[in-house]
Amino acid sequence: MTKPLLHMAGMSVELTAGKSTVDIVCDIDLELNRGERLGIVGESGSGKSMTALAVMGLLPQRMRVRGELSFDGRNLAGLGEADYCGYRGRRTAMIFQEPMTALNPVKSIGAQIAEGRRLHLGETKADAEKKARALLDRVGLPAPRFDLDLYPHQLSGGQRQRVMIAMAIACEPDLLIADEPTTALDVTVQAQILDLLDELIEDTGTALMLITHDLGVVSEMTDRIAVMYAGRIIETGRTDDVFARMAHPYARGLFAASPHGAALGSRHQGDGRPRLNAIPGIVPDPFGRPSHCSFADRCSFAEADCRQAIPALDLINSDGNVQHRAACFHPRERMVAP
Ligand SMILES: Nc1ncnc2c1ncn2[C@@H]1O[C@H](COP(=O)(O)OP(=O)(O)OP(=O)(O)O)[C@@H](O)[C@H]1O
Repeated sequence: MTKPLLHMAGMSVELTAGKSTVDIVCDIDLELNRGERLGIVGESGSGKSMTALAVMGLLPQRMRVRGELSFDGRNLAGLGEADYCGYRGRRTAMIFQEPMTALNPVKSIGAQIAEGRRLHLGETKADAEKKARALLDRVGLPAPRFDLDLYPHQLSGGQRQRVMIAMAIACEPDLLIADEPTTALDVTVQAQILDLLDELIEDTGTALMLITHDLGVVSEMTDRIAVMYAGRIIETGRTDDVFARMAHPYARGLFAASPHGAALGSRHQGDGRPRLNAIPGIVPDPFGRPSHCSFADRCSFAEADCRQAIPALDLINSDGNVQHRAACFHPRERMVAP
C-alpha cells in the first residue's frame, strides 16, 4: 500500500494562555494521498485554518501540535524552523484569503515569484526570472501588460491572487493548501480563480486541501470532505457520498444554511430565491467547550446520551478505501450496523 502524503493521527493543536492550556483543534485523524483533493468546511472558529497552519508549521505563538502529523513519512510535529524552511514553499505551499497581507508590498511580483526557485532549487537569478515570467503567463497575467517589475499595489485583488497562486506553484509542491482563496474577491473573479486552481491542479497532479465555507465549491472541486465543528472533524467521507447521505445534524444544518444546499433542496421563498435555514446558536469558544458533544446544545435531535460523552467518529458507510464516518450518537443516516 502506498504511504499517504499527509497523515494526521490524534493530532491536536494546543494553545497555552497564562497557566491554562486548551485544545483549539482536537484529535484529528486525517489522510491525504498524492493528487487527492480534500475539502475542509465548517463555521467560522471551527479550527479549519489552525489545522492548515499546523501542516505549514505556521501556527501562531503559544500554539503547538500534539499527536502525529507527518508529511511523506516524516514527522512534522516538533520540527525546528530550519527544517521547516526546506519543506514549506518547496513540498507544500499555501494560498491565503487576503493576498495583500501575504504578498510583500515593497518587492516586485517577479522577485517574489522567483524567490522560491532561487531559495529552494538554487536557480540563478536569470533562470528564476524566466520561470517567473512563464508562471505569470500560466496564471493569466501575460506580458507585456503584467511586467515582472510591477508591485502588488498596482494590481487588482483578483490579479494579486493570481500572483499568489504563481508563487505557490513555483516549486511544483506536492501539496497546495488554499484557505478561503476567493472570499475576498467579487463573485465573477471568484469563479475565474477557482477555474484556474482547478486547471492547475489537474495539470500538475498536486494534492489540494481546500478550506472554504462554500459547500457548492467543495462539491465541485474535491474528492473527499471533512466537516469540522468546535475543533473536531464531525463528518468525513467521499464528497459525493457525504452530500448524498449527510449523517451529522450539524453537517445537515450547514448544508441547509448554504445557498448550494437550499437550491438543491428546492426550498424557495416567495420570490423564487432559495431559502436559507440558519443554524441557531454559535460555535462554543475553545475555552467553553463542554465535555460532551459540543453540538448538543444547538441540536434538535439531541438526547440524554449526547450530554454525557463526546461521540467517536464512527463508520456510517464503507465503500472500498474511503469510509464515510460521523461523530454522532444519533446520526440521521447509517448504512452499517453500529
Ligand atoms: N492567534 C490566536 N490566538 C488564540 N486563539 C486563536 C488564534 N487564532 C485563532 N484562534 C482561535 O482558534 C479557534 C479556531 O480558529 P480558526 O481560525 O482555525 O477557525 P476557522 O474555522 O478557520 O475560522 P474562519 O473560517 O473564521 O477562518 C477559534 O476559536 C479562534 O478564536
